[in-house]
Amino acid sequence: MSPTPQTAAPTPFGVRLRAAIDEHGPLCAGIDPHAALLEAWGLPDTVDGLERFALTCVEAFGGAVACVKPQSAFFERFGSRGVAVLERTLEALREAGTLSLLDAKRGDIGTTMAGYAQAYLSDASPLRADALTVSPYLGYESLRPALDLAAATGRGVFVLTLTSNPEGPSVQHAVRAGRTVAAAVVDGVAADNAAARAAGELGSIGTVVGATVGSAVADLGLDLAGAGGPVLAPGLGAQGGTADGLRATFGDALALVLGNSSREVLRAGPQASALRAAARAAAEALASGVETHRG
Ligand SMILES: O=c1ccn([C@@H]2O[C@H](COP(=O)(O)O)[C@@H](O)[C@H]2O)c(=O)[nH]1
Repeated sequence: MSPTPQTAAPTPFGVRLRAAIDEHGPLCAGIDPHAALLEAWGLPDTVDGLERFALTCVEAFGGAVACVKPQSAFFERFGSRGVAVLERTLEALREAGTLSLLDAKRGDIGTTMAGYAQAYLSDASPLRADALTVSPYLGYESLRPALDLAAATGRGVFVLTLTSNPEGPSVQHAVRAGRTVAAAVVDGVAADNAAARAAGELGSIGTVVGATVGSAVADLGLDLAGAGGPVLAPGLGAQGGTADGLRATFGDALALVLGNSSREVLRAGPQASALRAAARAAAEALASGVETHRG
Protein backbone atom coordinates (compact mmCIF):
# COMPACT_ATOMS: atom_id res chain seq x y z
CA MET A 1 0.00 0.00 0.00
CA SER A 2 1.43 3.40 -0.97
CA PRO A 3 1.80 5.91 1.88
CA THR A 4 -0.77 8.70 2.17
CA PRO A 5 0.76 11.83 0.61
CA GLN A 6 1.55 14.48 3.22
CA THR A 7 0.47 18.04 2.48
CA ALA A 8 3.06 20.60 3.53
CA ALA A 9 2.02 22.92 6.37
CA PRO A 10 1.21 26.39 5.02
CA THR A 11 3.74 29.14 5.64
CA PRO A 12 2.34 31.18 8.55
CA PHE A 13 0.94 34.61 7.75
CA GLY A 14 3.44 36.31 10.10
CA VAL A 15 6.37 34.82 8.17
CA ARG A 16 4.87 35.90 4.84
CA LEU A 17 4.14 39.39 6.16
CA ARG A 18 7.68 39.79 7.55
CA ALA A 19 9.11 38.95 4.09
CA ALA A 20 6.70 41.37 2.38
CA ILE A 21 7.59 44.20 4.79
CA ASP A 22 11.31 43.55 4.31
CA GLU A 23 10.81 43.79 0.54
CA HIS A 24 8.36 46.70 0.28
CA GLY A 25 8.39 48.59 3.58
CA PRO A 26 5.79 48.64 6.37
CA LEU A 27 2.75 50.01 4.51
CA CYS A 28 -0.68 48.44 4.24
CA ALA A 29 -2.46 50.43 1.52
CA GLY A 30 -6.22 50.70 1.85
CA ILE A 31 -8.91 50.15 -0.75
CA ASP A 32 -11.72 52.31 0.65
CA PRO A 33 -14.11 53.18 -2.19
CA HIS A 34 -15.89 56.09 -0.49
CA ALA A 35 -18.59 57.72 -2.63
CA ALA A 36 -16.58 60.97 -2.51
CA LEU A 37 -13.47 59.23 -3.84
CA LEU A 38 -15.40 57.59 -6.69
CA GLU A 39 -16.63 61.06 -7.63
CA ALA A 40 -13.13 62.56 -7.36
CA TRP A 41 -11.86 59.82 -9.69
CA GLY A 42 -14.63 60.63 -12.20
CA LEU A 43 -16.34 57.30 -11.56
CA PRO A 44 -20.06 56.69 -11.06
CA ASP A 45 -21.22 55.63 -7.58
CA THR A 46 -22.32 52.26 -8.95
CA VAL A 47 -21.08 48.68 -8.95
CA ASP A 48 -19.21 49.37 -12.20
CA GLY A 49 -17.53 52.41 -10.62
CA LEU A 50 -16.70 50.32 -7.55
CA GLU A 51 -15.08 47.61 -9.67
CA ARG A 52 -13.00 50.06 -11.71
CA PHE A 53 -11.85 51.77 -8.50
CA ALA A 54 -10.90 48.53 -6.75
CA LEU A 55 -9.12 46.96 -9.72
CA THR A 56 -7.19 50.20 -10.38
CA CYS A 57 -6.00 49.96 -6.77
CA VAL A 58 -4.89 46.37 -7.32
CA GLU A 59 -3.04 47.41 -10.50
CA ALA A 60 -1.33 50.23 -8.55
CA PHE A 61 -0.56 48.45 -5.28
CA GLY A 62 0.02 44.88 -6.49
CA GLY A 63 3.72 44.05 -6.17
CA ALA A 64 4.42 47.53 -4.76
CA VAL A 65 3.41 47.36 -1.08
CA ALA A 66 3.58 44.78 1.69
CA CYS A 67 -0.15 44.40 2.11
CA VAL A 68 -3.47 45.77 0.83
CA LYS A 69 -6.54 46.29 3.03
CA PRO A 70 -9.93 46.38 1.31
CA GLN A 71 -12.57 47.91 3.57
CA SER A 72 -15.54 45.53 3.36
CA ALA A 73 -18.14 48.20 4.24
CA PHE A 74 -17.62 50.08 0.98
CA PHE A 75 -18.25 46.89 -1.04
CA GLU A 76 -21.18 45.70 1.10
CA ARG A 77 -23.03 48.98 0.55
CA PHE A 78 -23.73 47.75 -3.01
CA GLY A 79 -25.27 44.47 -1.77
CA SER A 80 -24.46 41.10 -3.33
CA ARG A 81 -22.96 42.65 -6.49
CA GLY A 82 -20.62 44.72 -4.32
CA VAL A 83 -19.58 41.59 -2.41
CA ALA A 84 -18.91 39.91 -5.78
CA VAL A 85 -16.56 42.82 -6.60
CA LEU A 86 -14.84 42.24 -3.25
CA GLU A 87 -14.35 38.57 -4.20
CA ARG A 88 -12.78 39.60 -7.51
CA THR A 89 -10.59 42.17 -5.77
CA LEU A 90 -9.27 39.55 -3.34
CA GLU A 91 -8.69 37.16 -6.24
CA ALA A 92 -6.80 39.86 -8.17
CA LEU A 93 -4.58 40.50 -5.14
CA ARG A 94 -3.81 36.76 -4.93
CA GLU A 95 -2.91 36.76 -8.63
CA ALA A 96 -0.65 39.80 -8.07
CA GLY A 97 1.08 37.92 -5.23
CA THR A 98 0.23 40.69 -2.74
CA LEU A 99 -1.04 39.98 0.77
CA SER A 100 -4.64 40.95 1.50
CA LEU A 101 -6.00 42.05 4.87
CA LEU A 102 -9.79 42.22 4.77
CA ASP A 103 -11.08 44.89 7.13
CA ALA A 104 -14.47 43.52 8.20
CA LYS A 105 -14.04 43.74 12.01
CA ARG A 106 -16.02 40.57 12.65
CA GLY A 107 -16.91 39.43 16.15
CA ASP A 108 -19.74 37.27 17.55
CA ILE A 109 -20.49 34.37 19.86
CA GLY A 110 -18.17 31.46 19.21
CA THR A 111 -20.50 29.36 17.06
CA THR A 112 -21.28 32.29 14.77
CA MET A 113 -17.61 33.30 14.81
CA ALA A 114 -16.93 29.87 13.32
CA GLY A 115 -19.12 30.90 10.39
CA TYR A 116 -17.17 34.12 9.92
CA ALA A 117 -13.93 32.16 10.12
CA GLN A 118 -15.15 29.83 7.35
CA ALA A 119 -16.21 32.85 5.27
CA TYR A 120 -12.87 34.68 5.35
CA LEU A 121 -10.13 32.30 6.49
CA SER A 122 -10.85 28.92 4.88
CA ASP A 123 -9.08 27.78 1.72
CA ALA A 124 -12.42 27.05 0.05
CA SER A 125 -14.12 30.42 0.49
CA PRO A 126 -14.41 32.86 -2.42
CA LEU A 127 -14.06 35.67 0.16
CA ARG A 128 -10.82 34.32 1.64
CA ALA A 129 -8.14 36.85 2.48
CA ASP A 130 -4.65 36.44 3.90
CA ALA A 131 -5.82 38.10 7.11
CA LEU A 132 -8.95 39.50 8.72
CA THR A 133 -9.67 42.22 11.29
CA VAL A 134 -11.78 41.03 14.24
CA SER A 135 -13.40 42.66 17.25
CA PRO A 136 -12.69 41.10 20.69
CA TYR A 137 -15.49 42.90 22.49
CA LEU A 138 -17.54 39.73 22.94
CA GLY A 139 -14.52 38.46 24.87
CA TYR A 140 -11.13 37.49 23.43
CA GLU A 141 -11.88 33.75 23.61
CA SER A 142 -15.00 34.20 21.44
CA LEU A 143 -12.48 34.72 18.61
CA ARG A 144 -11.07 31.19 19.07
CA PRO A 145 -12.64 29.69 15.88
CA ALA A 146 -10.99 32.41 13.78
CA LEU A 147 -7.67 32.13 15.63
CA ASP A 148 -7.65 28.34 15.17
CA LEU A 149 -8.65 28.35 11.49
CA ALA A 150 -6.13 31.08 10.71
CA ALA A 151 -3.40 28.96 12.31
CA ALA A 152 -4.49 25.89 10.33
CA THR A 153 -4.59 27.68 6.96
CA GLY A 154 -1.55 29.96 7.33
CA ARG A 155 -3.66 33.08 7.63
CA GLY A 156 -3.64 36.00 10.06
CA VAL A 157 -6.02 37.79 12.40
CA PHE A 158 -5.73 41.41 13.56
CA VAL A 159 -7.50 42.09 16.85
CA LEU A 160 -8.85 45.58 17.60
CA THR A 161 -6.95 46.85 20.63
CA LEU A 162 -6.84 50.67 20.71
CA THR A 163 -8.80 51.96 17.78
CA SER A 164 -8.09 55.27 16.07
CA ASN A 165 -11.51 56.84 16.69
CA PRO A 166 -12.14 59.21 19.61
CA GLU A 167 -14.91 56.96 21.03
CA GLY A 168 -12.59 53.96 21.48
CA PRO A 169 -11.14 54.83 24.92
CA SER A 170 -14.58 54.66 26.59
CA VAL A 171 -14.41 50.87 26.15
CA GLN A 172 -10.74 50.07 25.56
CA HIS A 173 -9.32 52.05 28.53
CA ALA A 174 -11.89 50.61 30.96
CA VAL A 175 -10.40 48.68 33.87
CA ARG A 176 -11.54 45.28 35.11
CA ALA A 177 -9.73 43.29 37.78
CA GLY A 178 -6.84 45.76 37.66
CA ARG A 179 -6.24 45.39 33.88
CA THR A 180 -7.45 47.65 31.11
CA VAL A 181 -9.55 46.01 28.41
CA ALA A 182 -6.80 46.83 25.88
CA ALA A 183 -4.12 45.21 28.06
CA ALA A 184 -6.23 42.05 28.36
CA VAL A 185 -6.48 41.92 24.55
CA VAL A 186 -2.68 42.25 24.28
CA ASP A 187 -2.31 39.40 26.82
CA GLY A 188 -4.49 37.18 24.61
CA VAL A 189 -2.53 38.04 21.48
CA ALA A 190 0.79 37.40 23.25
CA ALA A 191 -0.37 33.94 24.34
CA ASP A 192 -1.45 33.07 20.79
CA ASN A 193 1.90 34.22 19.36
CA ALA A 194 4.03 32.47 21.99
CA ALA A 195 5.14 29.60 19.73
CA ALA A 196 6.04 31.93 16.84
CA ARG A 197 8.00 34.14 19.23
CA ALA A 198 9.88 31.17 20.59
CA ALA A 199 10.78 30.27 16.99
CA GLY A 200 12.04 33.82 16.37
CA GLU A 201 9.23 34.51 13.89
CA LEU A 202 6.72 37.32 13.59
CA GLY A 203 3.42 36.06 15.00
CA SER A 204 0.32 35.71 12.83
CA ILE A 205 -2.00 37.34 15.35
CA GLY A 206 -1.73 41.11 15.18
CA THR A 207 -3.14 44.00 17.14
CA VAL A 208 -4.83 47.11 15.74
CA VAL A 209 -3.63 50.31 17.42
CA GLY A 210 -4.45 53.62 15.82
CA ALA A 211 -1.70 56.01 14.71
CA THR A 212 -3.81 58.64 16.47
CA VAL A 213 -3.71 57.26 20.03
CA GLY A 214 -0.88 59.53 21.23
CA SER A 215 0.67 58.33 24.47
CA ALA A 216 -2.02 55.72 25.27
CA VAL A 217 0.22 52.69 24.57
CA ALA A 218 2.69 53.88 27.21
CA ASP A 219 0.03 55.27 29.56
CA LEU A 220 -1.79 51.92 29.65
CA GLY A 221 1.47 49.95 29.81
CA LEU A 222 0.69 47.88 26.70
CA ASP A 223 3.54 45.51 25.84
CA LEU A 224 3.01 45.44 22.08
CA ALA A 225 6.56 44.29 21.42
CA GLY A 226 6.03 41.41 23.84
CA ALA A 227 2.83 40.42 22.03
CA GLY A 228 5.05 39.36 19.14
CA GLY A 229 2.66 40.10 16.28
CA PRO A 230 2.32 42.87 13.73
CA VAL A 231 0.67 46.10 14.88
CA LEU A 232 -1.68 47.51 12.25
CA ALA A 233 -1.71 51.30 12.70
CA PRO A 234 -4.59 52.92 10.83
CA GLY A 235 -5.24 56.64 11.03
CA LEU A 236 -2.28 57.97 9.04
CA GLY A 237 -3.05 61.01 6.91
CA ALA A 238 -6.79 61.63 6.79
CA GLN A 239 -7.27 61.03 10.53
CA GLY A 240 -4.21 63.11 11.50
CA GLY A 241 -1.62 60.43 12.29
CA THR A 242 1.88 60.91 10.86
CA ALA A 243 4.82 58.62 10.12
CA ASP A 244 6.97 60.79 12.41
CA GLY A 245 4.46 60.47 15.25
CA LEU A 246 4.63 56.65 15.20
CA ARG A 247 7.96 56.59 17.01
CA ALA A 248 6.59 58.42 20.03
CA THR A 249 3.41 56.32 20.08
CA PHE A 250 4.92 52.87 19.60
CA GLY A 251 8.43 53.11 21.15
CA ASP A 252 10.13 49.71 21.17
CA ALA A 253 7.27 48.15 19.16
CA LEU A 254 7.94 50.41 16.14
CA ALA A 255 9.64 47.61 14.19
CA LEU A 256 6.36 45.64 14.37
CA VAL A 257 4.18 48.49 13.07
CA LEU A 258 2.42 48.15 9.74
CA GLY A 259 1.09 51.61 8.93
CA ASN A 260 -2.22 51.88 7.12
CA SER A 261 -3.14 54.74 4.87
CA SER A 262 -6.32 54.74 2.82
CA ARG A 263 -7.78 58.12 1.81
CA GLU A 264 -4.48 60.00 1.78
CA VAL A 265 -2.97 57.62 -0.79
CA LEU A 266 -6.24 57.10 -2.69
CA ARG A 267 -6.58 60.86 -3.28
CA ALA A 268 -3.62 60.52 -5.69
CA GLY A 269 -5.87 58.55 -8.11
CA PRO A 270 -7.30 57.81 -10.59
CA GLN A 271 -4.06 57.11 -12.49
CA ALA A 272 -2.56 53.82 -11.32
CA SER A 273 0.96 55.21 -11.76
CA ALA A 274 0.22 58.19 -9.46
CA LEU A 275 -1.43 55.93 -6.89
CA ARG A 276 1.55 53.60 -6.92
CA ALA A 277 3.95 56.56 -6.48
CA ALA A 278 1.92 57.84 -3.53
CA ALA A 279 1.92 54.40 -1.92
CA ARG A 280 5.67 53.99 -2.46
CA ALA A 281 6.32 57.44 -0.92
CA ALA A 282 4.20 56.50 2.12
CA ALA A 283 6.00 53.14 2.47
CA GLU A 284 9.40 54.83 2.26
CA ALA A 285 8.46 57.41 4.91
CA LEU A 286 7.40 54.59 7.24
CA ALA A 287 10.53 52.52 6.51
CA SER A 288 12.86 55.44 7.13
CA GLY A 289 11.18 56.08 10.50
CA VAL A 290 11.89 52.49 11.54
CA GLU A 291 15.50 52.69 10.30
CA THR A 292 16.11 55.96 12.20
CA HIS A 293 14.66 54.36 15.35
CA ARG A 294 17.03 51.37 15.02
CA GLY A 295 19.89 53.89 14.73
O1 LIG B 1 -9.00 51.71 14.60
C1 LIG B 1 -9.25 51.63 13.40
C2 LIG B 1 -9.47 50.44 12.75
C3 LIG B 1 -9.67 50.44 11.41
N1 LIG B 1 -9.70 51.57 10.70
C4 LIG B 1 -9.92 51.49 9.23
O2 LIG B 1 -8.73 51.90 8.56
C5 LIG B 1 -9.05 52.70 7.43
C6 LIG B 1 -8.52 54.09 7.63
O3 LIG B 1 -8.84 54.91 6.52
P1 LIG B 1 -8.23 56.39 6.30
O4 LIG B 1 -8.90 56.83 5.04
O5 LIG B 1 -6.75 56.24 6.13
O6 LIG B 1 -8.61 57.19 7.48
C7 LIG B 1 -10.57 52.63 7.28
O7 LIG B 1 -10.87 51.52 6.45
C8 LIG B 1 -11.05 52.36 8.69
O8 LIG B 1 -12.28 51.68 8.74
C9 LIG B 1 -9.48 52.77 11.32
O9 LIG B 1 -9.47 53.84 10.71
N2 LIG B 1 -9.25 52.76 12.67
